[in-house]
Amino acid sequence: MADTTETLEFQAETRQLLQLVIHSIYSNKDIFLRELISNASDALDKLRLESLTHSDLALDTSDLHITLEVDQDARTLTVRDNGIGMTRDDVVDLIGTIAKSGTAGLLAKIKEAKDADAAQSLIGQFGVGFYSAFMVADKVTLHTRRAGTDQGTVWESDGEGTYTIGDAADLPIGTAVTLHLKAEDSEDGLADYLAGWKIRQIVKQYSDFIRWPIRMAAQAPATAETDADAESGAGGGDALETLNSMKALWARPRSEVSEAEYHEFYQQISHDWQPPADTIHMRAEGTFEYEALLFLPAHAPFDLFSRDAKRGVQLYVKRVFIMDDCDALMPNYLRFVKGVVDAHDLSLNVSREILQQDRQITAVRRRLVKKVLAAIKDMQATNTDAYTSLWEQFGRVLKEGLIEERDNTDALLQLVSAHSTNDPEKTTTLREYVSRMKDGQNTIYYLTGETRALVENSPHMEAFTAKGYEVLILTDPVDEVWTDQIPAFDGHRFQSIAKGQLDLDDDTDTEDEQTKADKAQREQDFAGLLAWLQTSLADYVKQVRLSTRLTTSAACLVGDAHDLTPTLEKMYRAMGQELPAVKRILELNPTHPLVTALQQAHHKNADDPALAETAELVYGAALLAEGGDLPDPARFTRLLTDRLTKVL
Ligand SMILES: Nc1ncnc2c1ncn2[C@@H]1O[C@H](COP(=O)(O)OP(=O)(O)OP(=O)(O)O)[C@@H](O)[C@H]1O
Repeated sequence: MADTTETLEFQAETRQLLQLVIHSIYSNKDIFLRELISNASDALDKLRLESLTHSDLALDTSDLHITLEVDQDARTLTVRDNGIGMTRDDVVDLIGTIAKSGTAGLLAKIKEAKDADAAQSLIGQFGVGFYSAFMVADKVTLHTRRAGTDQGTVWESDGEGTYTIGDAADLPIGTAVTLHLKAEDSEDGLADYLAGWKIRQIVKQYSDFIRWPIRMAAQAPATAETDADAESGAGGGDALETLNSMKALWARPRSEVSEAEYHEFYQQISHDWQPPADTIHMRAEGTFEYEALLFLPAHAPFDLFSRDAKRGVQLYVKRVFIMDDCDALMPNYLRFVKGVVDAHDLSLNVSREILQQDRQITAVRRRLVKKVLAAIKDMQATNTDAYTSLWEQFGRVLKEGLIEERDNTDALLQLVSAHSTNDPEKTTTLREYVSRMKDGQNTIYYLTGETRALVENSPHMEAFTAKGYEVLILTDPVDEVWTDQIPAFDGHRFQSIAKGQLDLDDDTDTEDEQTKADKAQREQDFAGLLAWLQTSLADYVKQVRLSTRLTTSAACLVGDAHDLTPTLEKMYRAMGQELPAVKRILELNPTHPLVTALQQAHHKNADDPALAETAELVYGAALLAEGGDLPDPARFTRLLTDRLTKVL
């Protein structure tokens, strides 16, 4: 028989990731066992699911389990399962390559990470799974046979650049991962992973709730202060003990689950290094029974905004794992929520498409969303710091909910936290904003823009600052969109201060006859200039008018109530959408010396060519002041330089 063994190279990213894992990313090396057990458990889930959905395959699922085998002489620890196994191609694809999107970006971020903790948390999110074996082993051998096939495969590597892969005869179905352990080294965090007590301790700590029995020979070395049951070994004749309690955490009453157990479970499913910000554990009884255990992470994963970011909720049916990333259970704007939903009355054959149309699943989703939003609201009321930090991490995503659906608009608006002119540091909720509104103010004023500094210094702010009106400063791209779609909060209209005619309420009410007459006179005085400017700047603006929002600047640009904002226009263009140019409105400050001088110059000689250049400069300055891009920066600079030269 021909030798089927070949030596292959790890994919470049895999190699880099391996190096990071081996060299000090994980300070806690014990977790390698959790990762291998978790893979074994997934493999058992998959086999059970396949046996239920393909009964014709006659797969043996009578005693699905994981065994841990220690060989003191050879210094090996083997994690064996009788699960689904892998074909040779699977091994090359799954173990030799990282098919996950975003790997390159993640590696770059890890390299930039300031300290080991930051790097660890990044890599933790990614989940290095199998590779963590190389933290404790200088060689790893994997034997595997896919259920339903006759051919076994053996894979071996020292975690450096290459691995060997070959065929292996007479393997049982399932996978055995054998670690050739490095020597114990407490300084390097390497425990004696041949010691039975250590193995038991790790299993209890990290993998107690794994649904399948994790067995080890009862005579494994060292004393066993374990409450695990000893039982008779299935095939080998050795007494085996089961190390884990196997209780699905979500199926246990809340009062019986400790905080630490919740955290372990969370780590297991999320690969998040830090404990979750909140845990939601619920059970629904009645016509459609289910249990849900959901977690709100404390910090955002690296791929939160990547196009193919996954939703974090897994679906089980009566303890049988069905799918990861169950989009029917969580809307996109709650994609950061991690957890498990175990529904009792679904078919195991259920597909994503069926779930999307299932009325009961829709009802479950509605309930879960309400629960999550209520939990965040609760956090807002009881633990401001936790809420503030959660909002910092996920506020941008939660605000997508204001666009995605209408069912929870009010609940989401209650959660919105935004910067405002009220406080340079602290953010405000809309409720707090409303509580500070001036007498007679009925409108929530806001301004969107790219940064706080740009928004704060924008000319649009002037009258608001002068008159003491608070303005929300909205700088997330998503703010441009939801503010366009949501008309009001609690009866108070949202109004962009860069859009529409401004009518600062208190002014109009108290205006006396004299003021009204002055205004009318001013309109008349400026009518000629405004009409001329409108023609002269017709390529850039759709209207020129006098402003009530300016106190110190000469001019600013505003939009009509339903116009796209410049940022939104830019966003659409960046996404490749063809848009007609959105012309804006130029507003002039009639009390500014430049504007009054312009009016007089126009009155004297409307044909002076310098006048048109000044008009262009005024427009350009207004555009720059709000952080906009000049249509022709070179021309603007030339006009400005000429003008400066003349006055020097
Ligand atoms: N014991 C096993 N039996 C069958 N397949 C396995 C086993 N261990 C690993 N695999 C396969 O190899 C893949 C890669 O494993 P790895 O632990 O690196 O990542 P993962 O488990 O997919 O991701 P994560 O660790 O982030 O959950 C798994 O998805 C699985 O398909």
